[in-house]
Amino acid sequence: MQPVVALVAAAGSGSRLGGPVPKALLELAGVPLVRRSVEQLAAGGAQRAVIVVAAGLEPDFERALAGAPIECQLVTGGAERQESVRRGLAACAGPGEDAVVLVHDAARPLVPAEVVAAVVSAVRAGLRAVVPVLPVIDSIRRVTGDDSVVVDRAELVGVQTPQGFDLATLRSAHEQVAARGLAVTDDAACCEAIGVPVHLVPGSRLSMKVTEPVDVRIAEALLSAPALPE
Ligand SMILES: Nc1ccn([C@@H]2O[C@H](COP(=O)(O)OP(=O)(O)OP(=O)(O)O)[C@@H](O)[C@H]2O)c(=O)n1
Ligand SMILES: C[C@](O)(CO)[C@H](O)COP(=O)(O)O
Repeated sequence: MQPVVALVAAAGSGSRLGGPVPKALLELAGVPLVRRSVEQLAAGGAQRAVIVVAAGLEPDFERALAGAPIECQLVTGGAERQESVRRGLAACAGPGEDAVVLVHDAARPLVPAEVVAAVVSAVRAGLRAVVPVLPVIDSIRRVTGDDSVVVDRAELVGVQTPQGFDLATLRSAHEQVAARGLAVTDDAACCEAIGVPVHLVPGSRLSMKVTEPVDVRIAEALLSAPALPE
């Protein structure tokens, strides 16, 4: 069976959130976002993790991850998420080594283990790029200057993490996309750019990305609430 390595993107500053600590180190009920993310990934099947962090913050991340359920290796990130992931991939496995890689935002600390496990199963079943998604629940309009038109939301989904890949495929995709100077906001888009089909699986509202101050309140409320019925 293919081993599973998690690549946790944690090198962002969290400028939209603001506050005194880098977002991945922000504590929710006393546990940093990055630590919660690693615990959920481990519960869903990840066997080790590569954590991409901003230069100089290694001691803070080592403290945050001490005693984590799986081995965590720190790697220095880049200015954009895309570059952070590309650097992290270099640490995921040796050339030719077969593995499933789960690329996850540290900023999605409440991802259910079931979603992680579903992504892993789909990659192990032979799908090379697997993405958890959610239907869009608001009406959507496209804005051009002072005008706007409605967009059919039935055609749209919101994209979450962890996104799962065959490791060799994702490495190749990131290298080719970087060489072509393309900018992408997620790793599935890298695969799509080189012609690899992207397979969608159901995501979860619990995998919300902590982005703005209100998201911290929502995540804290979710943590202290009784588990939702299935
Ligand atoms: N150079 C970067 C930028 C982002 N990330 C990571 O990518 C994830 C998703 O990004 P986002 O939520 O946008 O985080 P930030 O870039 O930190 O937020 P902001 O855009 O508000 O500054 C986060 O876990 C973040 O740490 C990263 O590893 N390297
Ligand atoms: C990867 C991602 O979480 C998918 O929704 C997202 O693209 C990252 O967030 P950002 O705000 O674009 O950095």
